[in-house]
Amino acid sequence: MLDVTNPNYVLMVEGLTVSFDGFKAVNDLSFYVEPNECRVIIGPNGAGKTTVLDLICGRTKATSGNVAFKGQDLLKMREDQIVHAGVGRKFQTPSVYEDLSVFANLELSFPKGHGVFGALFFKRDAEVRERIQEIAEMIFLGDQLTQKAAFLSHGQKQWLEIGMLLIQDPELLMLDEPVAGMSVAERKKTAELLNRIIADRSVIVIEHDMGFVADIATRVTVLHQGKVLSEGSMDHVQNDPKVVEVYLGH
Ligand SMILES: Nc1ncnc2c1ncn2[C@@H]1O[C@H](COP(=O)(O)OP(=O)(O)OP(=O)(O)O)[C@@H](O)[C@H]1O
Repeated sequence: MLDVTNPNYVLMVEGLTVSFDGFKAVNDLSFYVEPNECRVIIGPNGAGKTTVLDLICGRTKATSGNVAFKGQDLLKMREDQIVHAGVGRKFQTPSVYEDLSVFANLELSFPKGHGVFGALFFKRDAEVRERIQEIAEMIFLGDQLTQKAAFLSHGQKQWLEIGMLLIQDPELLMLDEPVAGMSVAERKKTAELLNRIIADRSVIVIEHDMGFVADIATRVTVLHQGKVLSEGSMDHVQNDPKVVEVYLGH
């Protein structure tokens, strides 16, 4: 039986399986994510990477298995409950409010109903503004708070969306190909951002750009046909003949 309260891990995935009309897109998958870890999931197209994130965030219902996050069984929870528990998920395409400013985008994402004393609006306003400024600086948009999101570059929109998740203070952040379509300079800055993010939380990233993976990964999990093909440091997986055969050699 899975010890869901094991403090060594933020997330424990065991025997996770999902079957679509008999086809097992994720097949008896197990992996464990530690606090302050950046786990990168790589693997060929169709390996099941996105499906794993869909299962963890409750978007897709698992056929069997266990997913424990901070003592809770995520497979028994709805998508909104999982977000509330502290799991943030970013999809591939940025979904910011184009007509709103950077500030307003971040403000809208600030969790509601945190304060017990609803009447203390002023105090809350100051707290929200401070947090927005802090996050904006972290995502390299500190001097663009009044800028309309529509005028940001693609990379800046991706950072803004990461900021919109960070402001909710998730303990686990999941990102699906965050640097797709970014310039080399933006990729470097995103790596810097992720390295700062894991000071306070854990991250799972799906990525194809191996240069970027090398810059961010604490550990790499290689998926193939819904199963773990190899796992370990970047060096370990890069030199694993099985990985070279099915993925890196292509
Ligand atoms: N809802 C679904 N119904 C049926 N099949 C699905 C569903 N979602 C995913 N699949 C199948 O599961 C397999 C894994 O898909 P998934 O998108 O997770 O792979 P991936 O590793 O993220 O690939 P890519 O790198 O191309 O994004 C694919 O064969 C896909 O067609």
